[in-house]
Amino acid sequence: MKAKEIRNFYINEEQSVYLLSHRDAKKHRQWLNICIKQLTLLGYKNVEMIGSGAFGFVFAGDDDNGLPWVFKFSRITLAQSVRDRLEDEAYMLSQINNPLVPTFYAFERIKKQGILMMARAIGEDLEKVSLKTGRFSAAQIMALAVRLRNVLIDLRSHKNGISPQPIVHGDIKPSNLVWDANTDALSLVDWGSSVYAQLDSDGNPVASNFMDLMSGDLSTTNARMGDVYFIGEAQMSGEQSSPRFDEQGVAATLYALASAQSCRFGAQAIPASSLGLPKELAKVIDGMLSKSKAQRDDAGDYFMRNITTMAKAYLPELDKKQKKADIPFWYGKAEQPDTVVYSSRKQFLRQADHNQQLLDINDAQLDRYYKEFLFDTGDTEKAFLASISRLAKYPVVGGLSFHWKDESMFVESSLIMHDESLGDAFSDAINNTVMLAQAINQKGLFKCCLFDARKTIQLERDGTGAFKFDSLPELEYEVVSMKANDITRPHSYFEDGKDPDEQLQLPKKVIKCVFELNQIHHTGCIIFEALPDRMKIHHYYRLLDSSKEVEFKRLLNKLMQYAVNITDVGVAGFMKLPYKNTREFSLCEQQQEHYFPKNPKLVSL
Ligand SMILES: Nc1ncnc2c1ncn2[C@@H]1O[C@H](COP(=O)(O)OP(=O)(O)OP(=O)(O)O)[C@@H](O)[C@H]1O
Repeated sequence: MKAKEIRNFYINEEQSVYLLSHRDAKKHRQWLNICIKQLTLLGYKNVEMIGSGAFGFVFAGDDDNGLPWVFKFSRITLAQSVRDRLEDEAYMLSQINNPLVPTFYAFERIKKQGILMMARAIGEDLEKVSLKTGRFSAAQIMALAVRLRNVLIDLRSHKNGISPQPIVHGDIKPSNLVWDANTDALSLVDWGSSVYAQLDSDGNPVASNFMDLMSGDLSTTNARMGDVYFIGEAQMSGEQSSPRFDEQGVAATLYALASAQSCRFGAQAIPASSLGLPKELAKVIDGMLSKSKAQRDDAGDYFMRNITTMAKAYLPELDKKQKKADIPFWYGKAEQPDTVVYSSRKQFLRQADHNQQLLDINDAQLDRYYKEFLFDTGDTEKAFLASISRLAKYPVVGGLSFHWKDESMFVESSLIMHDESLGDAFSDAINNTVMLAQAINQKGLFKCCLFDARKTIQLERDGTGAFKFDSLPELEYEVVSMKANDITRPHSYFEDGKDPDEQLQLPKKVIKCVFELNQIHHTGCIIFEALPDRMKIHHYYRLLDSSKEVEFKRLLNKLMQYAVNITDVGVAGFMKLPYKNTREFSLCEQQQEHYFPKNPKLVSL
């Protein structure tokens, strides 16, 4: 089927749709619907949006012959130079002929909107699988390692006529690997960072790059930025492109999936050698993730040469005990939340940004890096923050506070999960957060609130700055009755003084209300995000003493009455956790070694 003409439609910036203003949310939904309608008008059936990334939106639909197609659109909000890269992506994809890579169909440009069309890889991406299942088993990691190594061999041996012309994918990571559980088929998608390698894996110039050789221009890089959570140091610092980039992506992917994290940065605190993998495989992954280039390259060479032999090891699935989370959580019955996390990370990351010269704000990935991390921090701190973001990918509400002191780290928490089937995977996510926190060696405090974006109250301001509403919106709450002896346990009140991130001056009456609420046994959080044109009030409340419901409701109502008098702009919030008896953890720089048992028949995990 020939690619049919597509007319003028594009996609705006995506955010958690529940946090957009009513108008923007409507516009966003309209864009998505227009795209679906247009693709349907063109004759594609069962059109749906299947993914989105930093650069684009991805739709799927079936053609006349029932073959599944994918349509990738670049984000309209990105600079034109960045959006033009979709065409380069189309070109690189068209160069590859590998069973693990979706076939290229067409590239169309309508006005400024490029659309890349290709075969659909059936299945679910491995980041989503990892969020559902938690840590991958040793056998799964080994099997994936062999397949990825074979793709790397194929990319390295790409030729232009008879000249070697190795290709770099440049963005290998779990969310770019689509896996079909029914057929076990695996696909490597997203060729947006792909280039012809300038150097071979030994660091010698690739002969077919004759233009570079002739012009003597051997210093500039053609490398594209991949995902900063997964790429290696050489790619991050803009070195010339080489097949080593993809070795790094593969190592980071295997590590992230084996440990149930969403980045590579945890490897110092939670090394691959602590994850129950076969010793040889664990050592090779840790070597590839090492800070020393020589060690990385040696381990990479060893991986490429020996993984198929390593994969002959007998790796049965071991009997899993039910996982236990290091921080307790409870299951809630209410409707599944659309979780968003707010944290005090700016305060937490107080170091200077030494690498500003690397930042090219035109690049969407770096933009994200800059926005999310703000400062150049240590790897473990980055991994810790990424682990907090991972918690928010689960349907969970609640709060966490981490307090680092001389000898130990203290955690106060209140976490309510809304999907029991994700319990084990969520336990892995929590335990990673704790292990990473144990490895952080700086005194201080970190807090975060997880709330349901669907419940966020939004109030628009009129021309004078006053908020518009017909009737005063109500703060919702749940009532959970606790046992009488639980109620008498003391509980902590989390009002941590002036936070430098909280620039919003709350009216005194609002603060007084929060203090009065504190007399009633409950957990919850409330965050006021006052913008020039509107205010968002994020919140969740759980009343734990049902006998006080009338008073509780009255105070929440009063709180809203005073909140609508907020004139200032900025963010401020309160979080309340249930008990004073916090969990204490010793500090631990690195988790101890733990390998797959030599005699698996005798052991269960
Ligand atoms: N050919 C395909 N078949 C099936 N799913 C695909 C295909 N291409 C992309 N996807 C899905 O869409 C998601 C986003 O696509 P892609 O990674 O290409 O976009 P991106 O904007 O470049 O993302 P990133 O932020 O990861 O760079 C992928 O994670 C994957 O789940």
